[in-house]
Amino acid sequence: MSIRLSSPEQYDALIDKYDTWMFDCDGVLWHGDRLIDGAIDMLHILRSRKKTILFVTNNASKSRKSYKGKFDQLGVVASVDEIFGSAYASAVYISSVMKLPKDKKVYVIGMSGIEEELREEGVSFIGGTDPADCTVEPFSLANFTLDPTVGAVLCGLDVHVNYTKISKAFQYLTRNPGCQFLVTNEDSTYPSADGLLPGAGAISAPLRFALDRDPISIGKPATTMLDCIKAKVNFDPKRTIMVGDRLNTDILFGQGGGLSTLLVLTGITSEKDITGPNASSIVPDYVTQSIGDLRAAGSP
Ligand SMILES: O=C(O)[C@H](O)[C@H](O)COP(=O)(O)O
Ligand SMILES: [Mg+2]
Repeated sequence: MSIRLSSPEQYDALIDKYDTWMFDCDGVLWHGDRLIDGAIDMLHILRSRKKTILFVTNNASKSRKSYKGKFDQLGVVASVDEIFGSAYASAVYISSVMKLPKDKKVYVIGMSGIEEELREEGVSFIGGTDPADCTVEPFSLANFTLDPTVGAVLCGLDVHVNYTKISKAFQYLTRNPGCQFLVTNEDSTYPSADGLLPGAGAISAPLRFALDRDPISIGKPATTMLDCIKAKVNFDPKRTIMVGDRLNTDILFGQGGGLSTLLVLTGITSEKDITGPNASSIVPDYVTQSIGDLRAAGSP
């Protein structure tokens, strides 16, 4: 049973109980470029109480550096070292875990965030935002030249996805021996500023269906993301809380890492998902309407 937070005393005790606060972004801090009410004040309170703050997002459209730009634009205090995105975790996974040989490339279905993080990790890639792939022209297999050095396909949120990208990825995954199928994350939907949109999971779904093959998923709830954080930040899981809006990514991620979990209802999950006959079997430790509620705790 989740604890429903409501009183200033409860928020104050919660803040005292945890030294490290991991925040999901979409649906928790913001919707698109619109900040959720109270986000800045709440983060200020946590910083004034000497808490470690980390931002852990499955949204692969941006790199850590471009996320820093978004935080600055929105007036949110954050440093690049506090930001962990699925694009970053995917690039680290390919370079340090999969150890893709230097003479190999990645075929990307995704946006600049993935490209920037792959470059940072010294991983070569094709596809992505390349205009030749972002085409409306029909795909012609007859005119397609297979690049034998493609050793992995990485698929993330891509607002310019098309039949050409899916077809090229399909060629690499069916014709290049040992070509790995990776996705940054599997979120079915994305809470934009103007409402719900298909998520990264919906972008890789056609490829999964065509291949009848499941990819390796890097983002939450996979532990790969937590391993990335552990490689950079010291924290005690018992004194760490994951704050999220989605049960099957954020809350499962926290539970899988032995962290405590706080669900907010400003994003993907709503009251009907956690109460009543169809309540999810994923039960967070705490629930509150919005992160803005934590302002009731006040500064020291
Ligand atoms: O489709 C996606 O990639 C996700 O919906 C989205 O980006 C989730 O981001 P998060 O809530 O983890 O910040
Ligand atoms: Mg979210």
